[in-house]
Amino acid sequence: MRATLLQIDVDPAEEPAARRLRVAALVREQAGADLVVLPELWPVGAFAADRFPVEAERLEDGPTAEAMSAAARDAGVWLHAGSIVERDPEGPLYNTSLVFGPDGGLRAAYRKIHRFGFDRGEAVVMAAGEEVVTVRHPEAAIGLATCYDLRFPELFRLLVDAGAELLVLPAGWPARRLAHWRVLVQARAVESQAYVLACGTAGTHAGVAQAGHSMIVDPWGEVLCEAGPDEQVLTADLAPSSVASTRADFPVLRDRVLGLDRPKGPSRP
Ligand SMILES: NC(=O)CCC(=O)C(=O)O
Repeated sequence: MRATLLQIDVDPAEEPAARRLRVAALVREQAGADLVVLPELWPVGAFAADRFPVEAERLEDGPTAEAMSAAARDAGVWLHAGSIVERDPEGPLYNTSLVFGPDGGLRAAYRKIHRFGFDRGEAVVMAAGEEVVTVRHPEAAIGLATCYDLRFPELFRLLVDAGAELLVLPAGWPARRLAHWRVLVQARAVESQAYVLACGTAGTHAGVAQAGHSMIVDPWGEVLCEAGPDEQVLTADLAPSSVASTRADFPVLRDRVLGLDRPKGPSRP
């Protein structure tokens, strides 16, 4: 299974509409890949929170959804189109990832559960998703998570329990915390015994330099490939059957103890 990550430069000098055209052309060049992945909020920039309300778009027929659906169909690829600022008809905004099949049909949408920013930015402008989402690709079951979700292993446990073999994580991760990114991406692969495809952005927007360093990590925790800081196309060949064989040969997940009670308080010496 050939997977390709498109680490996009999110330069504020490039308008979202122009970037959409450029990215759609890049997706069309990936014909032959089994899965193509884009980063988080690449049309607007993950830290450009002041732009979120104006760049918000509808899930089914917004400009990014329409452009990515057409690009997936033209290339004949499964496309994880990264995420958009979704404007829900009820009003709230969500950070929503979209997955298209090779016919251009929308196969899954995942609203980011953990919003970044503490009391600022995405954390106040966006609403939180509530649903854990997996999608069936012909080669493997895919679990969806987005950027800051990476810091919450309990979500990845739920994805593994739902059958995920590939964990796909679009991101807009800052260069300042590159060390966290590399460790956490590998940790999620090791503890889940699953592939992790983590696709970040390049460049600087809203004053935040992006890390790049998109990575594909295998179920043993080996880094199959890693990008540099700039815009880059990153490809690796995956063997989805190695998820089952890793879990069978080194059956850590079988040893989980479920239902542990929370500690009542600090233990006394
Ligand atoms: N867009 C994000 O979710 C950023 C997450 C981040 O910067 C961090 O976890 O650190």
